[in-house]
Amino acid sequence: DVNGVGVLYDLLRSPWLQALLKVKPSLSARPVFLGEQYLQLASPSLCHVEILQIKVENPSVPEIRELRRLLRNPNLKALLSAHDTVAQKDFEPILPPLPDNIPENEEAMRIVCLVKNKQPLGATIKRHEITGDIVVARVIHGGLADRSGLLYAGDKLVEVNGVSVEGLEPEQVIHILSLSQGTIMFKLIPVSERPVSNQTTLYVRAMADYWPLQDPAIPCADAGLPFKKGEILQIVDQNDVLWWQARQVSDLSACAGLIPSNHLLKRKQREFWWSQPFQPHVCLKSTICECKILQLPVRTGRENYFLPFPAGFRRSMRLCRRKSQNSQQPCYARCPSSCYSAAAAAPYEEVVRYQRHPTDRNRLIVLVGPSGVGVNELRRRLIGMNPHHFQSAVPHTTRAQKSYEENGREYHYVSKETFENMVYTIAKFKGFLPEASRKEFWAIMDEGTTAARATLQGIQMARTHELKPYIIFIKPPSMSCMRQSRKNARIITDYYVNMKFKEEDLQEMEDCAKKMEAQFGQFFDQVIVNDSLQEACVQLLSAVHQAQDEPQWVPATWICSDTQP
Ligand SMILES: Nc1ncnc2c1ncn2[C@@H]1O[C@H](COP(=O)(O)OP(=O)(O)OP(=O)(O)O)[C@@H](O)[C@H]1O
Repeated sequence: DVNGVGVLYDLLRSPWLQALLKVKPSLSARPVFLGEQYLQLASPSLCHVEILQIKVENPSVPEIRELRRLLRNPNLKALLSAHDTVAQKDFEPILPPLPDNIPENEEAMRIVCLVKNKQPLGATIKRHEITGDIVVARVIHGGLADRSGLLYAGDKLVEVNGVSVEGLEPEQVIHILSLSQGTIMFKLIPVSERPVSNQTTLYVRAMADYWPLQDPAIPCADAGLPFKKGEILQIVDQNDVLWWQARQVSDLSACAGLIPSNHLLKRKQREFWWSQPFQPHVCLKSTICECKILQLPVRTGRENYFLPFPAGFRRSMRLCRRKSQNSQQPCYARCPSSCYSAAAAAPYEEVVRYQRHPTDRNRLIVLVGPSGVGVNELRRRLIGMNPHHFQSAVPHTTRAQKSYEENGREYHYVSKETFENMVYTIAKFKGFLPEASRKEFWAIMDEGTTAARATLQGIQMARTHELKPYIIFIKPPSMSCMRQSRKNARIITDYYVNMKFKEEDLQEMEDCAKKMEAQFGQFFDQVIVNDSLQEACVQLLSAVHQAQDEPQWVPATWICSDTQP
C-alpha cells in the first residue's frame, strides 16, 4: 500500500465514479452544453484517461443538475488532485551501480537488487534434492515477485551480497538476508525453461478448516493460507500436485497463499480419521521439508532488484489431541457414517456465482437450528409480515412430535428416511415445485442431541440443483444474552406446558448449536444469531431476499445440471 494506493483503488472502483464514466457516452450521443469545464477522468485500470468537455446551458434539466453535483463532489476533486500528484512523481528507486568485476559468463547470470521493506516477496527457496543448489522453490501468485516478473521457480541462487551460497542451508541464506540492511544484491542463474502456466481460475467452497501454522507438512508455513469451512476460495495455481495457491474471495487483492491440494487434504482427513479418536481438522506429521520464505521485492529500474526480509524459522509443531480422550467414545463408535463420509467427502466443492432469474422458481429456504432456538417463531413472524409472499405451508421436521403438538399443525413429523425421500422426490419430479415457485418454500431441520447423522444427510440430500436450497443457520446467542432475552420466553415440553427456559435448556441449545456448526457449518449460506427476535426477523427477511434476488455462490454442479437436457 504505497501512499494510500488501496484508498485510491477503492475510489476508482466506487459506483458513483463508474456512473460518472458512463455519463460520457450518453452526453456525446445527445449533445448537452453545460458551460466551460474540463474534466480528466482516470479509469480504474489507470490505462486510459478520458477528457470530458462539458458546457452548462440548461441547469434546470435534472440530469445536468445531477452531473454538476457529481463534478463538484469533493471526492472527485480529491481524486483528480491525487492523480496529478501521482503522475508527476518519480517512483523509481535509486539503484546502486552495477559491480565492475562482472564475470565473462555474465549473460547466464541475473543480478537482482532488493530494497528492504515490510512487504513479503512472495517466493520460497529450497535445496535442490539432486544438485544441492539453493533454488527458488515457488513464486506466490499476486505477490511482489510474481507481479514484478523478476523471479521464477527454478532460478538458482549463486550469491547474496557477494557471499556465495554454495554449501549453505536455506536457513543460513535466510539468516544472511535477515542481517542485511538497506539494499541487498543477489546473483542468480535463471531457470532454463520457465514453467508455462495455463491455469484457469477456479472458485471453491472449503469443506474443512485448515491452519497452516499447525501443519508441519506445509513446505512454508509463512506462505500458507488459513481458511475455515464454508469460506469461498479462489484457486489460482494448481501446478503443484500437493500444494495449490489460493486466496480468499473476500480479499482478492491480497497475495495468494499455499493450501493443500484436493488429494492432499483428503488424504490428511482420511489419515486423521483413522489415527485420531475424535478431533476434526488436525494436521498430520510429515517429513516433507522444503523452504523458507524470501520476502520483500521492490520493483526497480533496468535491473531485476528485490529485497529479502527475514522469515521466521519453522515453528515447532505438536499434534492437537482431544484432552479427555478416555472419556470419549471413538468417533467410529458414535457416528460411523457421518464422520467417515465427512472425511471421505471432497474437501473443496467447486462453486459458481448464481443469480436467480426472475422467472426461475424460488430457491428453497432451509432453516436449521437446535430445538428451541426460535426457528419456528421466526418463520411464523416472517409469514405474518407478508402472508401473500411467504407460503404458510406447515413445514416438515425430522424431530419427534411433542405431546401437545398435532401432526400437520406445527409440523409434519416425518422420519429421517421419509424426509430424505421427500427431498429426493421433490428434486426428481420437477412438477412439484411450480405451485410453490411463486412463494418461498420452506424446510426446517431441527437438531436433537442424537440426530446428527441423519440431519447431515438430510442437508446433503436437499442440496440439489432442483431446489437450490439456501441454508440459514439460526444460532443461539451467548449464554448470558440468552438468559436475558429468554427471561420471559416459554418452552413447551412433553411434560410441561409454558415452562420457563432452565439453565440446562440453554446449555443444551448452545452445545447443540456448536455441534451443528462443527458438522454442517460448511453448508450454511448464512448464520443469524437469534438474540433480539425483532432484529433476527429483519435479518431473516433480508437473507430470504438476498437468496432469491442477489448473486450467490452455489455448487457448480447445480448450474451444469441446469444446462443438461
Ligand atoms: N429471540 C428470542 N427472544 C425471546 N424469546 C424467543 C426468541 N426466539 C424464540 N423465542 C421463544 O422461544 C420459544 C421456542 O421458540 P420456537 O418454538 O420457535 O423454537 P424452535 O426452534 O422452533 O424449536 P422446536 O423445533 O422445538 O419447535 C418460543 O416461546 C419463542 O417465542
